[in-house]
Amino acid sequence: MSNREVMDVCVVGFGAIGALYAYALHKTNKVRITAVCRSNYDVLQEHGLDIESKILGHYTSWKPYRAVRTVEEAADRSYAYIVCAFKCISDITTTPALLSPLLSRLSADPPTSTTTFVLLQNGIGIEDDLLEALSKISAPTVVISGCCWVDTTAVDGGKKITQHGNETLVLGYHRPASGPSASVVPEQIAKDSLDTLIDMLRAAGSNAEAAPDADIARWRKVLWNASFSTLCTLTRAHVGDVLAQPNSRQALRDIMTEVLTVARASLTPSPAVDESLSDGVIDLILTNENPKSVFRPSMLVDLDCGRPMEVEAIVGGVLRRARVHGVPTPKLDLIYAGLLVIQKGLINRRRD
Ligand SMILES: CC(C)(CO)[C@@H](O)C(=O)[O-]
Repeated sequence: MSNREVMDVCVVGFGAIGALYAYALHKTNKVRITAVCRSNYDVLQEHGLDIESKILGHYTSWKPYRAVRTVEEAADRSYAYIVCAFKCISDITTTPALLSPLLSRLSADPPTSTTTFVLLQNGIGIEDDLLEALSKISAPTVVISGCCWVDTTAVDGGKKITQHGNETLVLGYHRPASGPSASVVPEQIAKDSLDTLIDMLRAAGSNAEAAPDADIARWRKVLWNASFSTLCTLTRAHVGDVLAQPNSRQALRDIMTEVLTVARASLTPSPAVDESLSDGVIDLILTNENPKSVFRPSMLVDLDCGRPMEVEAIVGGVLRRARVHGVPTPKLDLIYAGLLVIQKGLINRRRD
C-alpha cells in the first residue's frame, strides 16, 4: 500500500455490488472513489444514491468523490485499487479491453506504488485474461478475486440500493502470470494489499474475509451459480421453487456433483481442496438455502431486464476447465446449450 493519506480507488461498474462496496470504502474516510457509471451517470449526478443496507446503515443522496461516464475519463490518474464490479461477459467484451485506458496508462506511466485490481465478479477463469495482460506491463500489480455472497439490488430506477440479510465477501489474491516484462510483486505486497482492503471493508461493517486460496473460493462460489443461477434462469423461478420440486432439487445436486469433479481435477490436490470441496458441501449448500426463498439470482434478474448474462463466466468457465482435464459434464453441457440460445437472443436484441 502507498503512504498517501487518502487512496484513490476506481470502481468500474456502479450497479448494486459496485455501489455497495464503494460506499463501504468511502465510509472509512481513507479513500476517494472515482465511480465509472456507464449507464447510471445521470441518475447519480442528479439524485445521488440512497443506501439502505443492513450492514452499512442508511444514507440519503450519497455521491462519490467523482463520477465519470467512461473508463477513458477515469484514466487521468493512477489508483491504489481498481474495483471491477461490472458483469464479466466475455462474449461482449473482455476485461482487458474494457479496462484498456487504465492499462495503457499503467504501461505508459507506471506508478511506483502497487495497483491492485479487485474482481467482484462471478465465474471461473475470469482473471486469466487480465493476468495475461498485466504480465506485459512493467508496473507493479496485484489481482484479487472477490466472491460476494450478498443480496443487494438497485431499485427505484437506480436511485437507491438495498441490501438485506447476511453478507460475506471472500477475497483472495492470485499468483501473477509470468511474462517477459512482468513486474512480479513479492507475495508480501499482495498480502498487504489484501489485508488493507479487508481491514477497510470490515471497519465499514462488511463481513469481508481472506480466502486462503482464491481459486478454491471461486470454485466454492460457482457451485451455487452453476446450479441455482442456471436452473432458476432456465425455469424463470425463485430459488425456493427449484428447491421445492424433487426433480429440480436432484438436478441441482447432479450439477454440483459435476462442478465438484471438474474443480478437483483442475486444482492442485491439498487438504484445503479436500475440506472446502468435499462431497458434503453439496448437502451444506442445499440445507443452508431457505426452502421458501423468493430470491432471484442475478442471472435471472439480467434475463428479466433483457441484459446479456454471465453464461460464459459461470458455465463456460467450468466447461473449459472440464475439457482440459477430460471430465465429462453432460448436465452442464445441456444447461450451457439452453442458456446460449437465450444469450444469443439477448445480445442480438441489444445490438438492434
Ligand atoms: C450467489 C449470489 C446470490 C450471491 O450474491 C450471486 O452471486 C448471484 O445471484 O449471482
